[in-house]
Amino acid sequence: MDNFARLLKESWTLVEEDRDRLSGHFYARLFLLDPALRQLFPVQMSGQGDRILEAIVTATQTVDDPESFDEYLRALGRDHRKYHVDAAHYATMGVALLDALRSTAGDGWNLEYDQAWREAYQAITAKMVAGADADDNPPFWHAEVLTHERHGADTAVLTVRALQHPLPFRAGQYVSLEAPRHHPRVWRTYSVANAPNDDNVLEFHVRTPEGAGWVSGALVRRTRPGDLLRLAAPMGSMTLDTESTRDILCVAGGVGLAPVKALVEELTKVNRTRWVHVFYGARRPEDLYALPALQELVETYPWLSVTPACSEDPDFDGELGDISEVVTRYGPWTSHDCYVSGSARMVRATLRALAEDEVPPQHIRYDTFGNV
Ligand SMILES: NC(=O)C1=CN([C@@H]2O[C@H](COP(=O)(O)OP(=O)(O)OC[C@H]3O[C@@H](n4cnc5c(N)ncnc54)[C@H](O)[C@@H]3O)[C@@H](O)[C@H]2O)C=CC1
Repeated sequence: MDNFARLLKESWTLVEEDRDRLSGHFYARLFLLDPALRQLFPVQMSGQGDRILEAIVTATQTVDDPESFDEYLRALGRDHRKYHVDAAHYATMGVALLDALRSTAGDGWNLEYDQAWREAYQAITAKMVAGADADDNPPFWHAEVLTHERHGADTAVLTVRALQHPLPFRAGQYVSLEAPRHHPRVWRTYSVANAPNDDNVLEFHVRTPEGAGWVSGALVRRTRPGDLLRLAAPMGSMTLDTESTRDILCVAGGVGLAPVKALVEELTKVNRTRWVHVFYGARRPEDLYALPALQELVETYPWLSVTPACSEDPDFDGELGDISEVVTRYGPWTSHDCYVSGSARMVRATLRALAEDEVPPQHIRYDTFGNV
């Protein structure tokens, strides 16, 4: 690790335990510096605020690997066009961030740390601004809900049509989504569950237990055909490597199936030669909402196999256990391209299992919305 990355990581340990204070200070300072910025944020700040700070901090901690994060930051910049943020706003956020870091870290902070964060922040936002500037698409798309199907109490599959402009995305990517009628200015990310098509239709799979998740709750329980949503620029690297001839392993937990379904759909258009194995896990059999549709694909495409598993129903007529465990029973997966999608804990467990199989990390793709 070079000195720059070391300074960032070292200084982060001074504030890491004090995230709430850091976040409180950041937003207080930000809105004092530019009260107009307040209107870019949701009415209720709890939770939402931290997301932006989180994105900045994640990016800073990975600044020692600029190549791989170049596209991530550009996409983040494109995505942030939905907030109408411009270069001046980024500068103000930088001032607030440095102030918040200094006051939260206290005596341990020094000039070297200050300089490292300043440089990192500038490098990150320069890439985000470049990504936003190079984007000819609208800052967000209005989208009309076409269909809405409930699967049990907590899950919904919905399709929407992006209006006015095509929304270009790649199978396996995700977008952020706002339900303005229910929670204005609150955006959450969801993987697109279908491959790109000429109708400009996108499918989403959403699950949320009662009482949890503002946007997900609205999408599962209160959204109806005809409602308008907003979508922002596509992001994510869980896309097909079209140059690769390796067989493919997909591991999905719950609604983590969404990007995997999109990849399989894409493969139905182009694949002739690669075996594709999908492992699809849920807690209970009734949570395997997409299994019938997957089984239909298996009938049509001889290269596709699907193995369902349940972790909380010993009577399930199929594989039992966490999907990360089940997948190891069928390995080794050393020579496959691997795609992993699900909760952060499920992804982490699966990555460990694949590491034990000595799958080269560059052959594994995943996007998580929590810390892995
Ligand atoms: N691109 C992505 O990575 C996507 C991720 N998601 C995430 O996927 C998650 C899906 O949640 P639900 O549908 O509620 O499914 P869930 O959390 O009930 O997951 C069910 C499956 O995950 C496995 N699992 C759960 N905890 C595990 C652990 N600690 N170790 C190993 N395996 C574990 C279970 O064995 C089961 O196979 C959400 O957190 C959502 O944010 C959703 C869509 C796309």
